[in-house]
Amino acid sequence: MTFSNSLLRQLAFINGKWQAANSGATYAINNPATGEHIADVPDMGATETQLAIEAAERALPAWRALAAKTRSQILKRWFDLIMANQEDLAQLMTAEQGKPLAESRGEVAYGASFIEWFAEEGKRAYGDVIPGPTPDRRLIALKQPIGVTVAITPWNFPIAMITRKVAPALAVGCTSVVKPAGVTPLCALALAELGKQAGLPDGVLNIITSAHASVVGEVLTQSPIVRKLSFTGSTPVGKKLMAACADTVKRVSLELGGNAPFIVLEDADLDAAVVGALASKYRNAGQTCVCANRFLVHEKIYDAFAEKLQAAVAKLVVGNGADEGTTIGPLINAAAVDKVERLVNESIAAGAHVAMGGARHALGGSFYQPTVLLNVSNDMPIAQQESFGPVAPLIRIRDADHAVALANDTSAGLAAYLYGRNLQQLWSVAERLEYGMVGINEGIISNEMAPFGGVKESGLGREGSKYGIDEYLETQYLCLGGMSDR
Ligand SMILES: NC(=O)C1=CN([C@@H]2O[C@H](COP(=O)(O)OP(=O)(O)OC[C@H]3O[C@@H](n4cnc5c(N)ncnc54)[C@H](OP(=O)(O)O)[C@@H]3O)[C@@H](O)[C@H]2O)C=CC1
Ligand SMILES: O=C(O)CCCC(=O)O
Repeated sequence: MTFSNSLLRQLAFINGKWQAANSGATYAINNPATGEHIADVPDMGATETQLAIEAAERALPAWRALAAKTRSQILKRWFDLIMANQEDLAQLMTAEQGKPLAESRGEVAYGASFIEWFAEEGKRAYGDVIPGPTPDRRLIALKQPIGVTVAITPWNFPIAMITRKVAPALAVGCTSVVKPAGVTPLCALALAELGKQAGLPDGVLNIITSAHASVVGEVLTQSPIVRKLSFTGSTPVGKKLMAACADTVKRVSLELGGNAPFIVLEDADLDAAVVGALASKYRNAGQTCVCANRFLVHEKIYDAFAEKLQAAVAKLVVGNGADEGTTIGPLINAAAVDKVERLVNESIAAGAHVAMGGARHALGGSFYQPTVLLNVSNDMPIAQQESFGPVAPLIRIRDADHAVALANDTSAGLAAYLYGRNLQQLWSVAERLEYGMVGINEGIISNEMAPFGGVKESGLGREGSKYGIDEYLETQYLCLGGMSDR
């Protein structure tokens, strides 16, 4: 193993201590660009998961009793340490996940921003004093931390998906157990190291590493100690976890799959739309749940948009994310390439035309060519399923109503994008889109200030923003009587 990094940790983190699996078992973490073996981490199971939950439970009373400002100061130190280590974290992320270094640096800052944001918001978990029904009573709505929380996170954003869940939890006085994706635990462990340096007390943040997600997941979802689960990942797994949480009636937040339409209306600024399309579609090689999944382009500007998009896509550089100049890294693994290949081939068989790419990349491994498909219809597999790959399928639309009908013809409802110039039309189309988030003349919509989340089968709850903190708070009602002698 030749990989080295100041933040490389190869043990899990429970109750403030670095821990091996009870059995001593480990599993390998490999670089998806090179196949290089970069680390081994503990393959933990039910017993260690239970220990992590109990550590979070023990840490809860003291942590929630701290002044919000004290928790905020610790979180601010954590934020500062993450930013001070931005480069090492980015190197670690590119090594385990594959995204280009520039994107990894961006994700470190994006991930850290949730800690900074919620360090502030945690101080503002205001309740209410409510006018009572009679003069002798005072009605008070208190905001209380929900308790022990769990975050199950995906591999596509190894830092930001953790901080977006953990930061609001910790800020309001909850404690947390995190199960990062099996293939990207190293960033999670690095975050824990920096959290420890920042002064997070033992047990407030725990990281379980495991190659047996369903075993860990069962303990996390069945535990009566855990009061809240927040999950980002695939829709089928999200549904399973939601069902599993029913037994103990946990609060659940879900960020699941999308099928984002990218609508280009007749009057759109095509150059701006191409810039937005590139950012939205090809970020992280197409592996985000908010990536444009299908382009709904007005028939009058379809050819012009397609031409401009192809010219821009031709400039993308596929390669190892660690190499200078790479703009598209590998997909996460062989199964991801198989899925993209299948969706593209089935769509070609159904009549789609390959304008660019359309196949695996000559680099081999899990690299796939940036692809543009023309003459696509909304019923083709590439438009019906989330591709999670660098493929832009272009569908012709007749008008805005047609675009809305096609856009809403899916069980998903996470992000949508809309390009045009007529503000009244943009507003009216946006309101008719059954999506939790709509980018209007904008291809990148995520930031810590905005409420991120979906409708329909794309999920429940919102992350980031002033709304994200509510997911970790219970409203407790106090009714104070006996006030009549005033
Ligand atoms: N909405 C989004 O942001 C994401 C969507 N996806 C979609 O899902 C597809 C498959 O990706 P994949 O990584 O398999 O997504 P999963 O939903 O399987 O993984 C997300 C997280 O859930 C964990 N997990 C999986 N099964 C269970 C279980 N039974 N109990 C508890 N935790 C579990 C995973 O662990 P482990 O990694 O160890 O299996 C990981 O930490 C992608 O191609 C994409 O379409 C994927 C990632 C993110
Ligand atoms: O793909 C995801 O899992 C959501 C993260 C994307 C973002 O925050 O923009």
